[in-house]
Amino acid sequence: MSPGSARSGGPAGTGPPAVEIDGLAFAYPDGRQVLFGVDLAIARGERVAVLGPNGAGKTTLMLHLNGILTAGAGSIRVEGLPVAGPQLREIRRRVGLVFQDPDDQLFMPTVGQDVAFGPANLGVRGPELADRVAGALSAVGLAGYADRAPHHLSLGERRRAAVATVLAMQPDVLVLDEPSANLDPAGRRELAEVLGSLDLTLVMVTHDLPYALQLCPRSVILDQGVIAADGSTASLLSDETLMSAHRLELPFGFNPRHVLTDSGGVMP
Ligand SMILES: Nc1ncnc2c1ncn2[C@@H]1O[C@H](COP(=O)(O)OP(=O)(O)OP(=O)(O)O)[C@@H](O)[C@H]1O
Repeated sequence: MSPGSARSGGPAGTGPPAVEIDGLAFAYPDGRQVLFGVDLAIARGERVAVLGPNGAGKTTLMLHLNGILTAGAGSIRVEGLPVAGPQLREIRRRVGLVFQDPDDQLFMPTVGQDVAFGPANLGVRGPELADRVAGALSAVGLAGYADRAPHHLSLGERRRAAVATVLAMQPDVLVLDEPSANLDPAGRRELAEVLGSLDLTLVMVTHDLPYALQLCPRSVILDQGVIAADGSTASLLSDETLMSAHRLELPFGFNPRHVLTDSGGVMP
């Protein structure tokens, strides 16, 4: 199975949801309450953008999806497995997090060693490990980069390499924090092509509303630690009252009703 394909499969809507969050509340150790009862279900194969103003709690929510942060109240399940306790190792394989700064994920001398790091830690060796590395690099358009030093790559290439480190784990859910941040137009497009080609459940935290529209049919707006809206990305972005209530702004002249999606269709 290729690194970019959904492993436990099933079309959207069958079996348990890919992600099921019920009543999630969380406060940081300094006492700052950031999430106040988040409910969110994401079907297998869905692509969902998490939108919202600065400080809304988007990254905090994302860090709960593979147990980096632990729910203060409520629960999170990934494909029916609780994100807690003895399941955490399996959850961390199934849920791949891609951080905004690729240098958080690239720390080995070569790109190939970085991509091999996760599966090697799971005990994958030999030809299977080599296949995983080659498959993940190919899936992100970096075939032939295995021997390159990560710090010699462009930001766009490093971000795609960071995606490859996660794909090599054969995750079911890919979670990205601000994937298009600081990319030039070509880097942004190249990453969109990669993300659009993956057969995975995708959760993307972003302030880049056209990117959300291009890649994610569904969006949720998180504001002040609660889900304030949930619906089709085109309909949310077309609701001017909703947008201004949550400090969301489209680029000047951008019409969310007249955009081609990554699959080539016009948004409904
Ligand atoms: N380690 C921490 N300790 C205490 N408070 C924190 C910590 N990390 C984040 N916060 C606070 O939690 C709140 C939510 O932060 P978070 O990064 O989740 O928001 P966000 O929606 O991702 O914001 P942005 O769009 O600016 O990235 C902010 O007020 C932030 O200051």
